[in-house]
Amino acid sequence: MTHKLQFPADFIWGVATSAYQIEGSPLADGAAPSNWHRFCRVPGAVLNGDTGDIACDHYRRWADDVKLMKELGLKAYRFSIAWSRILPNGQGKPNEKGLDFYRNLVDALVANDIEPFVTLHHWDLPIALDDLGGWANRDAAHWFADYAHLMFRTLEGRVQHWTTLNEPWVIMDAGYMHGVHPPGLRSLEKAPVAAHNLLRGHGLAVQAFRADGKGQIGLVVNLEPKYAASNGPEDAAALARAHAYMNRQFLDPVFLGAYPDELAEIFGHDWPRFPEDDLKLIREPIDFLGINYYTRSVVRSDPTAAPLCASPVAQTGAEHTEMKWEVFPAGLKSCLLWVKRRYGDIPLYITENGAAFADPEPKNGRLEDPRRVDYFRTHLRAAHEALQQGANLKGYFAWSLVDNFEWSCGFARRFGLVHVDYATQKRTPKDSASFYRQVIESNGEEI
Ligand SMILES: OC[C@H]1NNC[C@@H](O)[C@@H]1O
Repeated sequence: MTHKLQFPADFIWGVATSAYQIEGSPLADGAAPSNWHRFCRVPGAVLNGDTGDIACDHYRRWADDVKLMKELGLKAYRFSIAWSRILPNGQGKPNEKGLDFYRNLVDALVANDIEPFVTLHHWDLPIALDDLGGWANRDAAHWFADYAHLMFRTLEGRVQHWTTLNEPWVIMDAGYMHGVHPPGLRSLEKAPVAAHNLLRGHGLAVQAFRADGKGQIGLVVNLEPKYAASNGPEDAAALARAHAYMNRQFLDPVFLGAYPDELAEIFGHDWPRFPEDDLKLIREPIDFLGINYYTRSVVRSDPTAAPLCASPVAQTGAEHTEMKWEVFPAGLKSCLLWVKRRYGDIPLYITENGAAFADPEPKNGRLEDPRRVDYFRTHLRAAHEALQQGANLKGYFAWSLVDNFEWSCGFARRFGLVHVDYATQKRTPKDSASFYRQVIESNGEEI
């Protein structure tokens, strides 16, 4: 049953991808290896030993993929730039062929009336910078700002929507706390420092943008609303810690100029004293916030799970995706309204929302994925409810255009609106692509 939902006339409908997950050709035309190119080669780091060496071969098939986006009726395309194509050493002399790739991609998008939304950094750091300590090195903020400034100048006038970082929490938590992403560290000392330098880099890039960029700039965070397993005080305290660590750690400094108090409790003597000037820089005003939403978590107090001492409680009986994430559309609405309540009326985009399900193989050019259609339907309805309750929501980007490299899960998890046969690189739009095209054509009426 479809609902007649009215989205604002200027609502932006798009899809999202990221460079390392779709491009392939990681060393082509002067590009240098990234941290992910190297990390994939660590035995056991990625399921089935998958790498981004080919991925969706987008680096070579980009023109056809833009045609595919046009056929899907997309109005916007969120993608990231591979820093190691632009500055093979991470700093210094630009690689013109790397710049040309993104100039050509952006020109093709604009020629097809598809608005480019550019993410400057979606986790793939040049290994030269990783070898200098990566985000744990205080200089990383300046390396990033110089790279950002170069991209602002290169694409000036062609790109109106920029975001500095994608999900800095994942870079910190997976790369520096749990060692399951590069640089593969488990360091209570380095994790908060990396998080802080990511935010400093964000602030410096925003300053560089204000100096000579045109358009709008924002930040993309992943938010996961936390629910207490019980009404007891221990679980309430666990929820506060988990919420501060995942959802407030980056937004409080950016919008309120201070870290949550819970972080000092979580990191203990490893929690650094940051210079006041840093927090002033981090609070450089932005034009919009991107929110990536997938699921919620229910948490309980767990003294054995240091340093957070909060553990998730499985929601058996609820529907889950192949990522073992609970399908919980109400969490999207609560995220959007929480941001407005806590941080004010900043314009918001849902910059990622989608699901991996065990899709069947395409048959006669068609692939039925009813669970993904239903996931989008329920989450778009939740987004609309948030809009009706005052969320300043400007757009929605489905994750993802195509099946792609899902980091440590490799190619075993498929999020695409479009199926990719990795042996032939054949693209097959799934039923969810047809559903999304109808949503876009009707501006949300056909949900
Ligand atoms: O796990 C699905 C997505 N989540 N946000 C970041 C993306 O790179 C992931 O593929």
